[in-house]
Amino acid sequence: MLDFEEVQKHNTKDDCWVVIHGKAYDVSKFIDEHPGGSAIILKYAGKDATKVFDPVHPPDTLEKYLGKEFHLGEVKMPEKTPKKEYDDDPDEPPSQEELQRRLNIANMPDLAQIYNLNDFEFVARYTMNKIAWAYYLSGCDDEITLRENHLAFHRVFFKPKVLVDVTNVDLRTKMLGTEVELPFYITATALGKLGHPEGERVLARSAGKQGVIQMIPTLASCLFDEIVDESLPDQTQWFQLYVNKDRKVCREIVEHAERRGMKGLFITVDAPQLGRREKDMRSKNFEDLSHVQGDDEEADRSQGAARAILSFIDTALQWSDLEWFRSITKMPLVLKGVQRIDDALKADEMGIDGIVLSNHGGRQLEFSPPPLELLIELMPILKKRGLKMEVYLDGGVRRATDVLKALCLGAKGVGIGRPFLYAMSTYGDEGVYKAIQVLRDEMIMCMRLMGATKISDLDESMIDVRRREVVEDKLFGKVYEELESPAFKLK
Ligand SMILES: Cc1cc2c(cc1C)[n+](S(=O)(=O)[O-])c1c(=O)[nH]c(=O)nc-1n2C[C@H](O)[C@H](O)[C@H](O)COP(=O)(O)O
Repeated sequence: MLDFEEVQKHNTKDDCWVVIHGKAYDVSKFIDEHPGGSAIILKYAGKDATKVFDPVHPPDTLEKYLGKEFHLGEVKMPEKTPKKEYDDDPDEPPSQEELQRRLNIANMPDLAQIYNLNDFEFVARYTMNKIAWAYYLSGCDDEITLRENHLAFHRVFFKPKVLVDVTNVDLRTKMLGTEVELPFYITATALGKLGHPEGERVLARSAGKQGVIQMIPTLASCLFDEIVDESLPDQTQWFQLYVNKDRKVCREIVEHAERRGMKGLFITVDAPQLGRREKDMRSKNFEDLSHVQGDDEEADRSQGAARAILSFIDTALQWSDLEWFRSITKMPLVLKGVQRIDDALKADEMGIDGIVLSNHGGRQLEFSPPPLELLIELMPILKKRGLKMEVYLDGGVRRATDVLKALCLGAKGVGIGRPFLYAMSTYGDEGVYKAIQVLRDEMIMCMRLMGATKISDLDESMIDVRRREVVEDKLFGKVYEELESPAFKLK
């Protein structure tokens, strides 16, 4: 067993050891290839790097990517001082802003004071660590699409029926052939451990308890199997795939997902390269983790956590590849990130099982169309042609009314991202459970007030899609984080 004092001696670029989970690793030869850049490793040379390693790397990363000869074995770590709430680095005392954040956490409202999904965002803004908040919230460029995703729902109104017996409301529906309790799902969002030490396992547990589908991301912080093992035996989960340039790796991932019981393969098609998420880029600590795709040395390396993890993505993915996916799996195939009518029609013609109208939550191409507006235009065309596939939507869904508008327009279900991340990051399992509960309760109330008792009652006769002047959205505006240069200042 190695002494920690021995590890501390190896703290230079040419002779660099780090400790992860009580084991030492010689990363001297790996340091220049690290997708997240060398600076972050150097910062922890000769030290215990577990706390920065965990949120951004699946647990098997070192097994997979660092040769056995560099695994140096167990380290006898110095006696841990009793676990303080915050294990501050003695050389780096917490900033005023961090102290304020800790005070906010101590004074957090309890869950009984959380009335809607936006409340989770409000609490998250003042209690999450800046890096996680920046990564989760970040839209691309000026975040026009991020805002328009949500505001698009404000331009659609209902035509509620009255004098309907609405005593019993049934929210159950089918998605990709599976019976579900609720017509919304927890969509794929990477790096769950940035917000909560158990990351995507929190989402799996809460989704299972409420019969909600979880879409497991390729870039989860937790191991795929850890997340699946956390779910209930009969729980429905889908898998989101970032297609790897290496088709052999891709095939192994897809076949393993199928073996573990995934009921849908969602191929993300809107991210051949990552959008420019400036909040994420500004979050200092990941500046050193930045690595732009490809090896363009001249490129701007301050690309935040996002770029640090996506250099494997296949930028050459195209329609002709879909046959190959059809040949390697029986799972329903869904294209996640369709943003044009003709692409949607092409997917339907090719017999793809479904599409998600999505712009990645406004994190990719600025001025991509709000998915709800696409849905309004697309569904009449698809219905006229004899719709075969299922159409989903995600982006900006924050209220039951948003869910119900999408369903009236013909969506099979909607994906929700950030609200569940904020609920997880602030209140853990109970938070996600409450977020689902809040949305469920809102849906029952809204269905009653619309004169609908089951999902199949929801059709285009119940909504008015004429464009309207959008009133200023006070609540959304209040929680919405204004971009301030260069550092965040909590108001
Ligand atoms: C908020 C968020 C979204 C991400 C996401 C991470 C975060 C923090 N990540 S990302 O790191 O690559 O950008 C993924 C991802 O892993 N794969 C994916 O298909 N979509 C990803 N998305 C997009 C997500 O699946 C939904 O399209 C989006 O979250 C829906 O918008 P709302 O957040 O407004 O509900």
